[in-house]
Amino acid sequence: MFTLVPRSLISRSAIAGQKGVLTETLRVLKIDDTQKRTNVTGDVISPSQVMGIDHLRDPRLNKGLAFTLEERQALGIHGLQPARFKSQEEQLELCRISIERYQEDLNKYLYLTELHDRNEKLFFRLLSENIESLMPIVYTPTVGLACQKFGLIYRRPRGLFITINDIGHVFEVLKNWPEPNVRAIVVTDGERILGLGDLGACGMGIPVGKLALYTALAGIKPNECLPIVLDVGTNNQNLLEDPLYVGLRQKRSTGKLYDDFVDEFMQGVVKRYGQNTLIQFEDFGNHNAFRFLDRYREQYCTFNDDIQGTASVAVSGLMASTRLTGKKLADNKFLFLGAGEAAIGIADLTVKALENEGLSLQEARDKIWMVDIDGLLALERPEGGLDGHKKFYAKAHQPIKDFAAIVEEIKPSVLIGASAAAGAFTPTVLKAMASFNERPIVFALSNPTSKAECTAEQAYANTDGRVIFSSGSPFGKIVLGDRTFYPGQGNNAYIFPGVALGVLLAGIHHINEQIFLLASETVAKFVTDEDLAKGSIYPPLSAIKECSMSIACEILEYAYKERIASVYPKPKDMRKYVESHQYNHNYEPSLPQTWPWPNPPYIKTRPMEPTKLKA
Ligand SMILES: NC(=O)C1=CN([C@@H]2O[C@H](COP(=O)(O)OP(=O)(O)OC[C@H]3O[C@@H](n4cnc5c(N)ncnc54)[C@H](OP(=O)(O)O)[C@@H]3O)[C@@H](O)[C@H]2O)C=CC1
Ligand SMILES: CC(=O)C(=O)O
Ligand SMILES: [Mg+2]
Repeated sequence: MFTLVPRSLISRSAIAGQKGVLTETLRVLKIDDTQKRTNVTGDVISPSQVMGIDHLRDPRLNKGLAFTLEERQALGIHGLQPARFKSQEEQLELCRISIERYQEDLNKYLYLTELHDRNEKLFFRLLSENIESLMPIVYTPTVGLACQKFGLIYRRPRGLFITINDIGHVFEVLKNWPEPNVRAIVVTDGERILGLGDLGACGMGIPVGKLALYTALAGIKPNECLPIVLDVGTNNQNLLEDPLYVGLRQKRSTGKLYDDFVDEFMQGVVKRYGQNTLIQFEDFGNHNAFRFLDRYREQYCTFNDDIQGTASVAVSGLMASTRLTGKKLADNKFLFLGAGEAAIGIADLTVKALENEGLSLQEARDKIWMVDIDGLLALERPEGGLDGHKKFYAKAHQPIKDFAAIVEEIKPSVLIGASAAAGAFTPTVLKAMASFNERPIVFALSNPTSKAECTAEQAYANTDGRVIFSSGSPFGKIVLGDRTFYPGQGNNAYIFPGVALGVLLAGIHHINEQIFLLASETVAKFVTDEDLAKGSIYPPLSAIKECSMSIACEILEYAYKERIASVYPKPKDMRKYVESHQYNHNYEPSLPQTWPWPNPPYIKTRPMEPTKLKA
């Protein structure tokens, strides 16, 4: 049942630096002929105790050179790696040096993907401890480029691809996912990837990136997260003709077939993982996003991040901005460029926030003006197209198409872009905002950076630095004369990880709007006077993990108060309860705690002094 490893195999060099004393021949675990894994006394051990080279190849188990000599011996990986022992901190330093060596962000993305595939704990610790520098790589803007180049850079599978051809067998495909305890799914059909349009199956980068943030920002365990693409084809002609395209090479399925497929997917998830599985809809086309939210929100544990998560982060920014303007939210006039998922979501939640300030529903809606591709949402406009929630914001006003003219006419105090119309906030528009507002509020929320309605530099330069600005993708610091500004990132990443954590831990079945308003208030409270003075209406990215924790705790308190929690008994200390369920990205011992080796252990080891690496 076990193999005796001769002393000769344990060379001096192998233990150099570890200065252990070998007192006896080592015994290592082996897989026996029946493939059952056994320990030295012949007991069958957990299948997770993967042995030999497979242990190194499993990213969830692999610790690279951080395996101790005892672990290397016991796991049958002794000799499969160089002799050197490294701490996780030393490995992190090497990762940082390696990343800095890459000039192009896409190469940094590929390095991180490879690390994720190789050593999960190291990847998540690196990401979680370097949010400011690495979030723009695993998330917007670089993830957009990674999706555009998906066919070229695709190496190893990550996530589940369910195609329209699997209809009738979606559950069987879900069963192929190797993890039994999935709690959260991020799903896209790739039709509206950031502001880049229809990228079909190449959209997988988005669920992968969002779920990386679930773990890095909220500590949701990676094995509990499942990224999914519903591949129903693509209407992107370039992709259909691209020999590198990896998805179904056909036009998008629509109508009943498409709806039946998504229905079957939702049912399949519940059958496989239970009804409390959180399903986050991401980057669906506008015409499907609202429909599915309406259809599923009372049936499943689900939310649409582009509608609700974005709303929450934008309203949070509006709340924080009141501290700079000295106005109430209700003192503002809001103008949106875009009347889609993000814009309508923000408008609807702003209405709720205004109602909380005492306005009636109609009074609140009257304060919000919107512009879509056909111009101002005006009741009498010849193009019509005022369907869905657009009709609530359409005004009895003459139709106007020219955006700068609309801004001049409406004179908003808040201008929010969620249109993917790059550069639409021209210097003329920004100067106009500065002419009728002491502190104009301008959010250019479209992603990735190339789609932003204006850059941070343009916003500050055209408003004498008086603008209260935020953007969907990050901009660096802006220097204007002797002043320096650090604009915040108005991105739903401040919201969805914490919401998911709170919802999962409370066992909330249906996610109501109040939860997103609660998240807005929580993030706004995190903004310090120092942040505001620096020009940011969001907390720094370095505080985003703490934000996620607070959002989760607030949601838990709310869920028990409103009797929508389903996990009992109610935890006494919410924070401790949350912490006890979070992922630990630090290495842990690789040998079972109830190790049946004689005491004292065969190898005595001493921790090595960390070695300083040179770049
Ligand atoms: N910062 C963040 O956290 C988030 C940012 N976003 C970003 O917001 C952008 C929009 O996303 P989403 O709302 O989901 O997309 P949608 O397709 O749902 O909406 C886009 C809206 O913009 C309008 N529009 C498009 N082009 C123009 C134009 N030239 N002039 C005026 N209006 C225009 C469309 O008009 P019509 O209705 O007539 O088609 C539509 O109302 C994307 O870039 C996305 O990345 C999205 C979610 C989160
Ligand atoms: C951030 C995000 O969800 C989007 O741009 O779609
Ligand atoms: Mg999105």
